Amino acid sequence: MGAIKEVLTIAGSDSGGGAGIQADIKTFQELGVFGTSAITAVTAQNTQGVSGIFPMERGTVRQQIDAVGSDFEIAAVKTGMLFDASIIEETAKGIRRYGWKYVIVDPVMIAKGGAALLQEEAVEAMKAQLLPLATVITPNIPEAEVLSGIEIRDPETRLLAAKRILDYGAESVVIKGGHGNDPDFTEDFYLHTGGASLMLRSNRISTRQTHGTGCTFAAALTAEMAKGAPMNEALFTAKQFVQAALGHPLNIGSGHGPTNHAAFRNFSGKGEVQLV
Ligand SMILES: Nc1ncnc2c1ncn2[C@@H]1O[C@H](COP(=O)(O)OP(=O)(O)OP(=O)(O)O)[C@@H](O)[C@H]1O
Ligand SMILES: Cc1ncc(CO)c(N)n1
Repeated sequence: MGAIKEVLTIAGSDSGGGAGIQADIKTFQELGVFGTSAITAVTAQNTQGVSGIFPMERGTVRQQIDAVGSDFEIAAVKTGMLFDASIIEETAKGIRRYGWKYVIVDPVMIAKGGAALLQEEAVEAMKAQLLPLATVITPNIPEAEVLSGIEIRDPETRLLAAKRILDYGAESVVIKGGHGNDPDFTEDFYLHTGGASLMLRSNRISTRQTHGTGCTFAAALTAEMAKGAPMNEALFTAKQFVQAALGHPLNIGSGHGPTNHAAFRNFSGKGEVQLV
């Protein structure tokens, strides 16, 4: 067995443990990579919502990135909640400083209960400074609409939105389908600048315990890319990881509970996700 791959997440802390840094580290551990972190903001949060947001100073973010970057061989870096333009700038500078190969940008904007995890005026900074560095961006449907300025109603508008997002300079994008309107299926649509596309389709699992699915998906993708999986396989594993995590709920908390990050180890439902 080769040396364990080291990965970094630059994201917010979720005290409730289902999303953010906590989801990332749990997912990294499950998929056999070594997780490090740079915390951008502390949130007071549980399954019912966000009750407080405490952003870090930009220098605190920079120092964490430098502490990790100067000592670890980071095979892939993931970004999550970045909150404001100054943290986006530090994150982009850090990624450029260390020249990390795989950059997975989850453009987190709004929590399930409606709390803003990214300030509105920071969207332009994200487009200009971070998206050009991304190997893959993983917006959900509302985030893809904000980034592209296109309302996603059907496969045609989804394709247009994906193309528009790629115009900001990322290598590829996956528009996640959790917020889609099909009651039976979810579809995550992947598009590469070279024109190649993929669809990850699964049964829609009927559950309220969906807190942190987006972070978990992007973290699993990060882990698989760090291990050297080709993009289509990394996407497939990430989708299966989330399908398992949603399909084996833990029943924690009284609101939108966390997914089960440990379910994938025993997952045998390979046929539950189709790669089209
Ligand atoms: N009910 C569901 N059944 C099956 N898969 C789902 C369901 N909801 C979301 N997913 C999957 O979870 C992943 C995350 O998708 P989603 O669009 O919900 O992201 P998100 O809104 O960023 O998540 P969150 O804000 O909860 O972290 C995708 O792979 C999507 O297909
Ligand atoms: C800290 C944090 N990051 C991301 C999300 C999005 O799920 C969240 N709810 N909280």
